[in-house]
Amino acid sequence: MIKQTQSDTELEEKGWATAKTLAEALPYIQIYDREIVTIKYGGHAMGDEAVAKLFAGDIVLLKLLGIHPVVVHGGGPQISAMLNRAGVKSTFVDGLRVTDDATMEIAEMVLSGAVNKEIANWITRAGREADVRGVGLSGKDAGLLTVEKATRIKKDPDSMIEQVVDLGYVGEPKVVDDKLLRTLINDPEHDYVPVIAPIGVAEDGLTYNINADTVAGAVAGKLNAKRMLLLTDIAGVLDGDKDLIRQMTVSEARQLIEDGVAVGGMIPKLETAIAAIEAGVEAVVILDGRRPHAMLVELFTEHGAGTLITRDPQ
Ligand SMILES: Nc1ncnc2c1ncn2[C@@H]1O[C@H](COP(=O)(O)OP(=O)(O)O)[C@@H](O)[C@H]1O
Ligand SMILES: CC(=O)N[C@@H](CCC(=O)OP(=O)(O)O)C(=O)O
Repeated sequence: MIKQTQSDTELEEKGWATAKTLAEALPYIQIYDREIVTIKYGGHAMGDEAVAKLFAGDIVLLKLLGIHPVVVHGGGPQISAMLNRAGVKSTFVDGLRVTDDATMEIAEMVLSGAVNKEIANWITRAGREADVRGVGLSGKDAGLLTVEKATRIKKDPDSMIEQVVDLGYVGEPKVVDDKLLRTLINDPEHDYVPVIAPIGVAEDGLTYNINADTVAGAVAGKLNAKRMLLLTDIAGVLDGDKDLIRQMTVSEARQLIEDGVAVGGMIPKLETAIAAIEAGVEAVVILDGRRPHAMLVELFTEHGAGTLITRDPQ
């Protein structure tokens, strides 16, 4: 005979609370059943290895709950650290890294090599009991991402004359070939999770560096994802008073860029959110990926997390 102790009672209480949480998630699990959710995992969000492993566990959970997660990752801080070590200087224009030959070589090494394979491996390890497997890809695999050279126009603050800024090997996705992604997602026998590095190829065969937010938006749009989650290092989008915006429309997002409230890395995030929604994605959420289980809070609870961006009311 084994008698109930105080610690048994506490564990039992915890079990009841867990069961309640699971039951409350049921309506949300049904909403996302067999839907594609694109997750952009930013370089800042993946900084802490323990949290990164929790992220991999959450991706496995999504897959086992019947959702199809597609991960697009960044690695900006990791590229900067490697460039620093190599003594290569880096500059940014509107959140985009100006990319010359040396920068391109290091960016591809870091993104398609170290970061991509690490995330795929974490997912595979987190899912090994259920045979969920992360598959690391870059835009170079199976013609996934064809790009065109990106340019930016800047106004000279003194003369107010507009100038075209050459960003070097910075690309913008022109064609997303989703054949391989769909093959992986729909494989009837295996639970594959595509993990995509933001590297693409232009028509002339040259390699280009792409902002990871932009890739996530293009992939989410092509796959008609139900949601795109942009995991970053801030609670969400902040307004002019530095208060968190809980929800906004595409027009309001555009206004934040115009007003200069969204600057730096937030610009490609909002631009990609707008483009993805216009391409058919139902909603985009910008949230803090450093917080453990941020994706689960967003997808499976009533309040959600971060900033939700939706289309303008008709
Ligand atoms: N209005 C804004 N609200 C929130 N963050 C903003 C805003 N404008 C600029 N940012 C900056 O954008 C950053 C997120 O972009 P970035 O550093 O490129 O993230 P990631 O590496 O995750 O892609 C935030 O840490 C913040 O410094
Ligand atoms: C053109 C461009 O800016 N490319 C990015 C690609 C990585 C990225 O976007 O990483 P985060 O999402 O972590 O910022 C870069 O070189 O930093």
